[in-house]
Amino acid sequence: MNNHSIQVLAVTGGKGGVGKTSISVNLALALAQTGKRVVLMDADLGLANVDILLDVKADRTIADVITGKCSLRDILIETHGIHLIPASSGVQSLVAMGPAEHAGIIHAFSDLADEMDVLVVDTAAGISDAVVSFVRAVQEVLVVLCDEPSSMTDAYALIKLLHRDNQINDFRVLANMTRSADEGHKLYRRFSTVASRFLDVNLRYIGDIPFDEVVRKAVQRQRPVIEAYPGSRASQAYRELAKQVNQWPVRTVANGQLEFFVERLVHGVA
Ligand SMILES: Nc1ncnc2c1ncn2[C@@H]1O[C@H](COP(=O)(O)OP(=O)(O)OP(=O)(O)O)[C@@H](O)[C@H]1O
Repeated sequence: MNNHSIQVLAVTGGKGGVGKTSISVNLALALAQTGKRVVLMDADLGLANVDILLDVKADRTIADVITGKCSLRDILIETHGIHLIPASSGVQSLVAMGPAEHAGIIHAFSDLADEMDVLVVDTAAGISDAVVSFVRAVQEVLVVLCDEPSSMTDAYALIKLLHRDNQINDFRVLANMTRSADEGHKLYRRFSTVASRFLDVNLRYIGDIPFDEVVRKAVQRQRPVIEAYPGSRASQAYRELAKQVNQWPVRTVANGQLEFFVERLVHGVA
């Protein structure tokens, strides 16, 4: 078995509309451009689903894996240089599934381990069981903030719950839709001042994605920003983020909870 280590990260934020899907898609593509084999799991059923942003059609989804109709590999869609696991919707959605099904999905990923280097999980808005199940199972939690009071309060509530009930203490914070790098720093300072006063968590600021009209334009064209507007400020920021992700150490020991690719962590990775 090729027992290499795999980086697993979730893009989350509590509130809808802060840019989780845009960041997940463009980060996944930017990582692929650096030579990584990337799987993007769409666990978000918000307005702009990954399949809409990438203009792909999914016949089968995770719900079919759970009911045993097919394997995770069967539902993978190869698109734009990455592999996508499309979201299921309606009564079959991840939100409607319980923790046992979520655990089944997390275990199912082990079959794909030899073919991937990075797993990016785009989580849904809110604090559902599905968000908690998946965020608990990743190595790196990216919390997306934007300069709106409800983004700050929802991100705080999410971190509080993950910390208090799920013993997750480390979070990386990304500011989205900033008007300047300075605005991103200030936003983070405001957030971390409150969070560190009340919660014993480690927050790390990883930078900002500027507000850029091309992000919306790309959605309309159903093309990823990084492909349609590679020279834009937003694309540069997504690529910078990918560079950072590539430098983060990948944990090689299990943390005792249910995790993606836990077998490799228990048995040791190269
Ligand atoms: N950096 C940016 N500059 C300009 N617009 C942006 C930026 N990031 C995201 N947007 C826009 O904000 C809107 C929300 O983005 P997106 O759908 O990625 O958020 P989300 O957090 O995934 O939302 P939901 O959870 O509801 O799916 C979209 O119209 C998107 O085009």
